[in-house]
Order: sequence, then C-alpha cells, then structure tokens
Amino acid sequence: MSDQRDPAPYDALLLLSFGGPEGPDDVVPFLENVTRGRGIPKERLKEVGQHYFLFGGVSPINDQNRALLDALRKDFAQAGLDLPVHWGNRNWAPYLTDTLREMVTDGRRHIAVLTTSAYASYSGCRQYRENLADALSELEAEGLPLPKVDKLRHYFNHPGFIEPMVEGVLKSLAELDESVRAGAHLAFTTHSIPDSAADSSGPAEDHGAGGAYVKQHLDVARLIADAVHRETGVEHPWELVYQSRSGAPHIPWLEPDICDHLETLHAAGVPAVVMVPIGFVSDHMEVLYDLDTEATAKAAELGLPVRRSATVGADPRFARAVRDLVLERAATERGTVVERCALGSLGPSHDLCPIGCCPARTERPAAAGADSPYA
Ligand SMILES: CC1=C(CCC(=O)O)c2cc3nc(cc4[nH]c(cc5[nH]c(cc1n2)c(C)c5CCC(=O)O)c(CCC(=O)O)c4C)C(CCC(=O)O)=C3C
Ligand SMILES: [Fe+2]
Repeated sequence: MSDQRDPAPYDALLLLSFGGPEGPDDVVPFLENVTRGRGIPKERLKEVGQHYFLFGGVSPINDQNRALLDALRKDFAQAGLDLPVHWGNRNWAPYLTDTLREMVTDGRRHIAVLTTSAYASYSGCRQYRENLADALSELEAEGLPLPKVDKLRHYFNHPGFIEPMVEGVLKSLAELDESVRAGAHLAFTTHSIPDSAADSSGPAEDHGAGGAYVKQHLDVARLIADAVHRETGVEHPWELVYQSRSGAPHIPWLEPDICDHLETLHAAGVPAVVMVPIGFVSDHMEVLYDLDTEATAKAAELGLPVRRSATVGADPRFARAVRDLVLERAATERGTVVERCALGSLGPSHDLCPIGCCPARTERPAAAGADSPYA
C-alpha cells in the first residue's frame, strides 16, 4: 500500500469545468463562447438564452463549482493531503488559460486535472483535452514554463459518485405518494449527443452502437437500479433516456427525449416517474431548466407525478472519491501498483486516453492523452 497522503509527483489539482453566465449581460457572450465554430442553429441559441434569462441570467454551475472546491479543500485538509486545488473553465471566468497561467507562475509543474464530466464523449472528455492543449500553447507563446497535465480517469462507476445518487433516488421515491410509489419507473437521463459522437466515444474497441458513452451510462443506471432494489425490495422498471438535444433536426441524436418518454410511460399507465440525472455532476442549467422546468411541466400537463433526484454536487463522498483518484493516479505515476476502485461490469477506466479516443470531427491537438503533443 502506498502512502495515503503522498500526492507526488503532483503539486496541484485543477478542477476543470464548463462555466456559466453570472448575470444577464454575460448570457450572449457565454453562448458565443460555447458554440464557437459549431453551427448551433440561431433559433436554438435564442431558446437557450431564454432558459438563462428565466433565472436572471445566472447559471448555478459556478456556485456549485465553488461549493465543490470548498468540499475538496476540506476533505484534503482533513485527510492530511497537502495539495492546492484550483479552478478553471472552458466557457467563462475563471478561464482555464488564466488559471493555468497563475498556477505556473506560482511554480506548479505537474497538475492532476478533474473534469466535471464523468463519462467518455467528445464534449465530456476530448474537448476538455483540447482546451488544455489550447491553454498550454498560449502559455508557451508567452514564454512560460509548461506544466505536465494529467486528466484523472472517468469516475462514472466510482462508489463515491454512485452512492449519493442511490440515496437521492431513495429520497425521491419516498416523496412520492404511497399509492404510486411501488409502480414508479426510474428514468435515468443524460445529455443527448449526436449518434455519430456516441458511436465513436471512448477507445476504439468500444466504438459501435452507442460506444462507451451509452455503455457507461447503462452500467451506472443498472448499478443504481440494483442498489435501490436491494434497499426497497421493489424492482422499479428503468430506462436510459436523453435530454438537452441541440443541432439540426435531420441529424440523428440519442433518443428518446425525456419529455417524449414521460408521454410514453403515461400512455402505458405508469403511475409515477423518478427522473435521475446520472449524466450530470451538479444541478446546473441542464437540470434546472430541462428537467425541473420543462420535463416537470410536461409531467404536470399529463397529470403524471414526477420527482427529480439529486446530483452528487459537493457531497463529501464525492470529494473523497476525488481524493482517491488523485492518490491512485499519483501512486501509479510513481510506479506503485494500487487498488483502482470501480463498481459494475466495466472496471476502472483508462488513465490515458488512447489515440483515436472520442475523435473530433476536425482533428485538433489534445493534451493529457496518448496523442498529446505535450510531454
Ligand atoms: C455530453 C454533454 C455534457 C455533459 C458533460 C459535461 O458536463 O461536460 C454537457 C454539459 C453542459 N452543457 C452546458 C451548456 C450547453 N451545452 C451546449 C451544447 C452542447 N452540449 C453537448 C454535450 C454536452 N453538454 C453537445 C453535443 C452540444 C452541442 C454542440 C456543442 O456546442 O458542443 C450549449 C449550446 C446551446 C445548446 O445547444 O443547448 C450550451 C449552452 C452546460 C452548462 C450548464 C449551465 O450553464 O449551468 C453543461 C454542464
Ligand atoms: Fe452541453
């Protein structure tokens, strides 16, 4: 067993997230950052802008990342792990490049990176690696020393990610009226992505119908459904469904959509549904608008009782899981064999994305993978 407090060779952890607007004036520039070069229809942007304006132009995602930072710092301090934690985003301040510049100026040279996306996919994995490469190239152009950046493995099947969600589903079931509870379905939901992006998600051996993206979500759904069955003695039927689709209508994306799914279940006589947002780490806008506002209104219109269960957010079990992942990877980097915690049938995910993992439509440099142009 390795020293459970030794972060070497790492000298910092970087929390890398999406970012979101913090006021009405931020909304349009934020959406321009998100969609730069990706041909999202103007109609869709106007619609998405409205979602933010409904909440005063403020996405909850930044405060949730601040809460996660606090939880991580607290967990590390309690465990005697001396490792500074920094935060940078892809689409809004604090921007990744600014954070990385500050870290390098402070002398950080080997950085472990945690992204707020638990699964494989271009949007959830490679795009963050491209953002890291872009940031490194900016620092290089400024003549700054380049840190080594290592992205921590996917944590979708880590018990610290699964257990809080199981608890959340149990709580949501308990909130349903007793007369409909036993018959409730669990609708596991995640971000829809184009079929082509799903099929090519993960390492090459996973490519094909749905790819690693769908496989990983199915494993999480099964793990949660099984745990709920064990706790309640009731076998709740479940399905994996999708939300937050964008892009042109003629391009196939993962289906069914959560709102269509609620209609189907209602028509089939299902008495209640718990929506379980396994695709998301916190209650950001995709959860607050697409599930709590839109899908919940659809259910009300149908007269179908629904609850939306909790995301992990800043749960101390998740913070602990992050500590495990850092220490596990640190030990691996030092050449020590360590236990790699994972539930379900897929096992612990790779440390280093292999060449061709979650390919982009247009190839661009990506750091922290086998094809990284950086050391
Ligand atoms: C897989 C996935 C995750 C989960 C993994 C992860 O968490 O990374 C995710 C998260 C998020 N997506 C978010 C917001 C947006 N995503 C968009 C667009 C898109 N997402 C996509 C995929 C994903 N997205 C895709 C294939 C597109 C279209 C093409 C593109 O542009 O890449 C757009 C543009 C308009 C629209 O099309 O909806 C917006 C505004 C926010 C912030 C919420 C907040 O502010 O609280 C978060 C956490
Ligand atoms: Fe998104």
